[in-house]
Amino acid sequence: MTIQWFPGHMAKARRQVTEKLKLVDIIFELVDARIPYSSRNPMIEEIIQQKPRIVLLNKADMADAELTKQWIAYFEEQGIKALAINSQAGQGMKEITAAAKSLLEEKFNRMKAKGVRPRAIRAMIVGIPNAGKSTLINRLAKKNIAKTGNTPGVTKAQAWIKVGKEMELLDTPGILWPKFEDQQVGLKLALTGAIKDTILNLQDVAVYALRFLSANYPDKLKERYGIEELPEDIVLLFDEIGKRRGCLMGGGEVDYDKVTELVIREFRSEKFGRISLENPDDLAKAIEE
Ligand SMILES: Nc1nc2c(ncn2[C@@H]2O[C@H](COP(=O)(O)OP(=O)(O)OP(=O)(O)O)[C@@H](O)[C@H]2O)c(=O)[nH]1
Repeated sequence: MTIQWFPGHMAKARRQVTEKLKLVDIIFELVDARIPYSSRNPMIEEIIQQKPRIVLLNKADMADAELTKQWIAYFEEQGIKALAINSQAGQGMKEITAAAKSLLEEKFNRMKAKGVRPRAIRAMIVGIPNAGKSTLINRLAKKNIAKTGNTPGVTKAQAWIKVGKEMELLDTPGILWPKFEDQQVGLKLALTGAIKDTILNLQDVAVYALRFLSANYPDKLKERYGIEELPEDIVLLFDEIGKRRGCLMGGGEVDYDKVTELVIREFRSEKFGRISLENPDDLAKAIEE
């Protein structure tokens, strides 16, 4: 899905999430494990207020496992429960319900003490486009999509999906906008496929990818393109890759557009292996600056 985020659309998205907040006990904030900072909505705290929340680091299968651990520790230091999941393969699904139960235990015990009849936990998924919301909903739903009709107090019927006996999930996720005021964030969103390819200059995205890989995962880059010594000059690196991969124009010169397309496609299809573009230490440094 592609959304042009104009102020009116942001306000509408925010309103939709805010309205549904009243219906749920807990929020599952879905982020991309490769970019846990850049794939979060900039106003998430303000929007969900004090609602209990679990951060789900999705696409963990594509991310660097060591960095994902560091991100989980980072969130937990802030008192936010975080889990690494792979919605596509259905990994980490049981942990979601278990974590939600544990987070809401006190609330549900209080309700029980007041004589409120026990009920399933109600949850909603929120996240930026392409975070994997639909994939996660389908995974959790299995065959249990249950339309329960009207929920008292709301005019519009809300469909709930049963997740085992203990949880119900709103069938429509909250779609929130990403942070796009920052150029670096935009490049990371583009490289991971979260924003449409026409929004940014693709050559900038490929330059970003190659600089990042040279600095952080040089061996993977060398191995992929059979380059022994990575040139510091980015144009020379484009040239090397172009020659080795036959990304050439009629006259035999390197076709930079083809190299651009190749690098982005190979990054997105995990040809460099599991790569994370952010780590919590960089984030701390960026905030200090
Ligand atoms: N490798 C991997 N891919 C995933 C995972 N979860 C989702 N995807 C893929 O990511 C892409 C986006 O997933 P969606 O479920 O459509 O994302 P969404 O958040 O619903 O997207 P919008 O409808 O744009 O808001 C799809 O190609 C999914 O197959 C995951 O855990 N691992």
